[in-house]
Amino acid sequence: MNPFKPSLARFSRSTPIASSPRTLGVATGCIAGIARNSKYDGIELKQQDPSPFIPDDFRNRASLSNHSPSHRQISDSPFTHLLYSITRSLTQTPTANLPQLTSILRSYVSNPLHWSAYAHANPSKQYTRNLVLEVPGIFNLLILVWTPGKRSAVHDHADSHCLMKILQGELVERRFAIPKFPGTEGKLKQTAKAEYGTGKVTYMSDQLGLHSIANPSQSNYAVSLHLYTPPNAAVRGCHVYDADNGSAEHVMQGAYDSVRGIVQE
Ligand SMILES: N[C@@H](CS(=O)O)C(=O)O
Ligand SMILES: [Fe+2]
Repeated sequence: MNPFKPSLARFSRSTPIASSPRTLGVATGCIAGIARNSKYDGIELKQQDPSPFIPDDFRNRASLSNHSPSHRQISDSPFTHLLYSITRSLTQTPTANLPQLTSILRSYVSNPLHWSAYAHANPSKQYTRNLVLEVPGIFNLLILVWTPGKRSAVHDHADSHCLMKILQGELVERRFAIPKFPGTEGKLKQTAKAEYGTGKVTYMSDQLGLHSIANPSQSNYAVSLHLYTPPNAAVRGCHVYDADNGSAEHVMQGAYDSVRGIVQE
C-alpha cells in the first residue's frame, strides 16, 4: 500500500543483489562514498575536485559503446547528460542552485528509451521508488513509477528540496498545511491542487507544506523523476500524515524497489 515503512522496520539502502527480470536495458551509474569539506546545507563536506563525481562506470559504458548499440544509446543519451548536469550542479556549489537545477530538468526532453531501464513497475504497490543515482550527503535521484489510480501518503520532505519532473503521463498534486499540533486540529487543510502533464517540473519543500501525489489515470502508469537534496529522508526518514485526523507518524523509507536498474528482492 504505502512505500513508506513504519520507523521500526529495518531501513535498507540495499545493494544490488538480484537480476532484473522486469526492467529492460542497462542502467547507468551510481556514485558512492564521495567526501568533501565544503559546507552544504549544514553538512560538513570535504573539498571537491570539479570532476570526480562522474562515476567510472559512465566512462566504462562509453568505452563499451563501440561494441553494443544498446550501451551506446544509454551512455550517449540525453538522460545521461541530465545525470551529469545534475551532479555537476550539486557538487560544485556549496548550496543547491535551484534555478539552475530547474532549468537543467526542464531542458531534458523525456523519452522512455532513455530511462526505461530504471522504471520498474509493481502493480501491487501504490508506486515504486527506483534509485537512479546518489551522492551520499548531497542528493539522490529517483524514478517513481505510479500504478494507475494510486497515490502517495501525505508526507513531508525531511527539510530537503524536492524537484520533480513528469517523465510520462500525468500526476495530480494535493498540498496541505502542516498542522502545528498534529492529531489535535482535525482534518488536514488542503491548500492547493494541481495537475502536471509530461515534461512539467515542480518544486516542493517543507516550507510549502505537505503533499500527496496521485496518478489520476485508471489505465496507464505514470513516471516521474525526483531529485532530493540533501537526501535527508533516505537517512532519517520523514513524516506521513493521516488526512482525516491530521496525526503524524515518523517513518523510514523502505528499501528501493530497484537500484541502478536492478530489482531488489
Ligand atoms: N516524496 C515521495 C514521492 S511524492 O509523493 O512526492 C517519495 O519520495 O516517495
Ligand atoms: Fe513528495
